[in-house]
This record gives sequence, C-alpha cells and structure tokens, in this order.
Amino acid sequence: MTATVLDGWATAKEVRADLAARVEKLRDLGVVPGLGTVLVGDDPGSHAYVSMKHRDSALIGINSIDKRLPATATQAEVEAVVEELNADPACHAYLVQLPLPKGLDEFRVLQRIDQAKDADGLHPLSLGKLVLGEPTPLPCTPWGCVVLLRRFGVELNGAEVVVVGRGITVGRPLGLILSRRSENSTVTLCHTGTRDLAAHTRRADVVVAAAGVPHMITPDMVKPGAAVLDVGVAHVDGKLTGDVHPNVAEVAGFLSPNPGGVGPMTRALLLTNVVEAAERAAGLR
Ligand SMILES: NC(=O)C1=CN([C@@H]2O[C@H](COP(=O)(O)OP(=O)(O)OC[C@H]3O[C@@H](n4cnc5c(N)ncnc54)[C@H](OP(=O)(O)O)[C@@H]3O)[C@@H](O)[C@H]2O)C=CC1
Ligand SMILES: Nc1nc(=O)c2c([nH]1)NC[C@@H]1CN(c3ccc(C(=O)N[C@@H](CCC(=O)O)C(=O)O)cc3)C=[N+]21
Repeated sequence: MTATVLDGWATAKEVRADLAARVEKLRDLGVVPGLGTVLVGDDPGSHAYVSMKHRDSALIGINSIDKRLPATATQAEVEAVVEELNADPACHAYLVQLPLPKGLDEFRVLQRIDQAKDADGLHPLSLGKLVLGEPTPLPCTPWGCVVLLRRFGVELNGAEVVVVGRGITVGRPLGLILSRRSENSTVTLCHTGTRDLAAHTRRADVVVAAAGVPHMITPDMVKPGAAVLDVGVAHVDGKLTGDVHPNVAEVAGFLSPNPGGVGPMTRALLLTNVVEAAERAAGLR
C-alpha cells in the first residue's frame, strides 16, 4: 500500500480559482484587493516566501504592496511602515514576514498592525478571538492543513489528532482550530517535553509534523492508514527536508508531501484572508 498524496499544489489551485471569482465580483464594485508585505533584512528564505506570495496574488488579480527595509532598520522605522499600511486604503490586509532581524521587538510590531488588516491571523487580537470563538482571520498554515484534509475526505470529527510542535505559526493555533466544535477533533500537542512521542503518534488518526526536525517521523511511529501532514521545514545539504521520513508513505493512508503539500496551501489561505478583508471593506460580509 502506498499513501494517497494530499496534493497541496492542486488543492491550492482550486482555492485560488474560487478566490479569482470573488476578486472579479469585487472589481465590478470598484474594489481591487491589495496584499501588503513588510520584509526586513536579507534572509534568502524570507525573500523567497514573499516573492511566492506576490506571484500567487498576481495570478488572481490581487494587487501587491511590497515594502522592504534593510536589516539595519530601527524599531521606529519598521513601525512607521506598519502605520503607513494601516492608513493605506489600497491595502486590505498585510503581513510582517517573521522572524525580524535581531534587536527588533516582534510583539511590539505585530501589536501595531490594525487587526482588521491581519493577513497572517497571528495578531494578538486575532489569536485571542480564536480562543474566544469569535470570527477572525485564521492563521494560514493551520487553516491550510484543515482545508487540505477536508478536500481529501479525511475525517476530523471525533478523530485523534497528534500535532508535533507547539509553535505560534503552526502547532498552537492548529490545536485551537481542530478542537473547535466545527472540527471536533481530540487534539494532543507534543513538544520537547513529551516523554514518549511515538506512543502518542502511534495512536493518532492524523499526525501533523510541525517541528522542523528532518525526518523525525519514521514509519514505526505511524498507525497504518493514518493521515500524515509534513509541515516542518529544514535544510539538509542545501535541500529542503521535511519532518516526515519518505518511507512513511508505505504505512500512512494519506501523506502531504513537502514541498507540494501544506506550503502552497499556506499561501492560498493567505490570499483568502486578503479577499475576505476586501469583502468586508466593500460591505459584502
Ligand atoms: N510548510 C509551511 O507552509 C510552513 C512550515 N513551517 C515550518 O513548521 C515548523 C514549525 O513552525 P512553528 O510553528 O513556527 O514552530 P517553531 O519552529 O517555533 O517551534 C518548533 C516546535 O517543535 C517542537 N520540537 C522541536 N523539536 C522537537 C522534537 N524533537 N520532538 C518534539 N517536538 C519538537 C518545539 O518544542 P518546544 O516548544 O519544546 O521547543 C516547538 O514547539 C518550522 O519548521 C517551520 O519552518 C511554518 C510555517 C509554514
Ligand atoms: N510568522 C510567520 N509566518 C509564516 O508563515 C512563517 C514564518 N513565520 N516563519 C517561517 C515559516 C516557513 N513558511 C513557509 C511558507 C510557505 C512555504 C511554501 O510555499 N513552500 C512551497 C515551496 C517550497 C520550496 O520549494 O522552497 C512548498 O512547500 O511547496 C514554505 C514555508 C512560513 N513561515
């Protein structure tokens, strides 16, 4: 048996096709959705992610507002760009690419973002609303995981889900999303303090690997037929390497590849947050 591929490229394309129709409707009302990005410094990975986000935006008619600052930028300079985007009516939602260069206070920058323009769903108010069950933009990577699993008919209602990692981008918010009534999963978050990781993953119907430890999820850790999402990103000998060992494909029922799984979904759900912000600005929701 070999696992069904949870194809993030194909699924992201479907999400974008739906968004393109919504962008069309907005254009008829005279609104062109705008995605802003703030990139500070010259980390090559961050540059690549930001370019991919703008390329995806262009595919469906979303306007790009691309702000760049040198690694030497001060806290005040970064916050001034944030204020500029808060005030810009052409920018419906935006993100500050993390991590910021050393010396800059990320929390203070994130707090200054107008929550109504939060594209990442990682604003402190957005995360608070998620905890409280209020409507809010959802964090893109965890939301992408949920949309991908649903697309392939993986049952979440009542499922045992083990998330490896409690990071703020993936593990922590994924636990919040999956434990809502609408998803209704039983969630376990594992981390470096977990005593017997394999004992947890072996019981899981769904394993989400979001630790950034190359090939840490091996076939013996997976229940036959389980769905496995490979989210973690590391580089080994210059090559993108996920958290899931390739032989897991022989045990799992469903497996999201990396690249080609959750990555493209993350970008598609980011665009969803932008379109929804523009729809709110146009009075459509
Ligand atoms: N493909 C995609 O679209 C995306 C991929 N990513 C990737 O996903 C990963 C998670 O990101 P993020 O949520 O920011 O989390 P962080 O990178 O901030 O944290 C990693 C988490 O993994 C845990 N962890 C590390 N090693 C182990 C281990 N050996 N056993 C169990 N748990 C471990 C850590 O535990 P502890 O808390 O105890 O330190 C921590 O909770 C990263 O690799 C990131 O690059 C992120 C966003 C999008
Ligand atoms: N606040 C914050 N938000 C993030 O969203 C965030 C972050 N911090 N820190 C770093 C990680 C990493 N990350 C990725 C986004 C897209 C792909 C992606 O699109 N990957 C493609 C292409 C990968 C390639 O070929 O390089 C794929 O998986 O197919 C991957 C990884 C977001 N992150």
